[in-house]
Amino acid sequence: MPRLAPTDAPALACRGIERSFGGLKALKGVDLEVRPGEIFGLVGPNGSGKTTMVNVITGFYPPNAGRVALFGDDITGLAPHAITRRGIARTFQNLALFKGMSVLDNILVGRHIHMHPSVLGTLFYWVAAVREETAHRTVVEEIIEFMQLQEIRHEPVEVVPLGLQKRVELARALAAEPRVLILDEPMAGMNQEEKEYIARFILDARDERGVSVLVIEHHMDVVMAICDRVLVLNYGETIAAGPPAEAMASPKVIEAYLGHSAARRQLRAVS
Ligand SMILES: Nc1ncnc2c1ncn2[C@@H]1O[C@H](COP(=O)(O)OP(=O)(O)OP(=O)(O)O)[C@@H](O)[C@H]1O
Repeated sequence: MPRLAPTDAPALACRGIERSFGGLKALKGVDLEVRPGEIFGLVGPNGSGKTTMVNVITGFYPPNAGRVALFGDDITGLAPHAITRRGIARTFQNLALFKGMSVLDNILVGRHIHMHPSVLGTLFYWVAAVREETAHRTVVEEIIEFMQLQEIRHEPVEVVPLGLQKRVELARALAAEPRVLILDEPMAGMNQEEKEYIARFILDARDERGVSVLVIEHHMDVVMAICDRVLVLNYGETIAAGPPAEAMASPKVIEAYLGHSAARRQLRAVS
């Protein structure tokens, strides 16, 4: 893979991303740049292309045009597992946890990219295998503590309330020890207290674990509170970018949200 930028590279750089579904142009040449250590918000009305952008970055949908680079390395078109190995972890709009497994085991799944299983290795070097397993569990225990999930660590994940399941999914993403964390509506369906918890964990993940964060979020109060910069999409195009208060006050953004009553309420609540 060619290097797009040898030095001072952004954590994530997307240039001219286009993606269509049949005749529908979901992304029409979108540029997006997340700086190292930044919390970057991707916002816009329903159907504006936010999740499609994340799916392009994480390899779920190859773009029809444009390039994606991670700390200067071109990752365009790589498979999702290869992109995860390069250092991007994500959560999903609709929870993607493994029912029937405990909270702890779900988080342990996040370690799989760092595991090196081999039958022969386990047979002949079982001491090393045990040591590796212990190291993974140590990381997971540390994340359980960081995310304050100790009390539910042995619960089957499906019996845990939705707000905590979202927290487990974030913990699993952190267990991969990513360089870039992508969160698709991490606060959907949460009450105010749960939202505040998640906002705190996102800030702490950036400050204490050094991850750069790209977050899709409809709750504008949260976007204003935690994002350093935002990019606003509408019908697959960028209509504003910059510091949240500035971008969300732009006439184009207000106009775009006018047809979306729920989003309009959100905007009014923070203005
Ligand atoms: N797999 C797909 N097949 C066909 N059309 C799709 C597909 N994925 C997304 N789209 C369309 O692309 C457009 C952008 O969708 P996308 O889910 O990216 O928007 P969004 O901004 O994430 O919306 P929301 O806030 O509602 O999640 C929409 O018109 C959507 O219907």
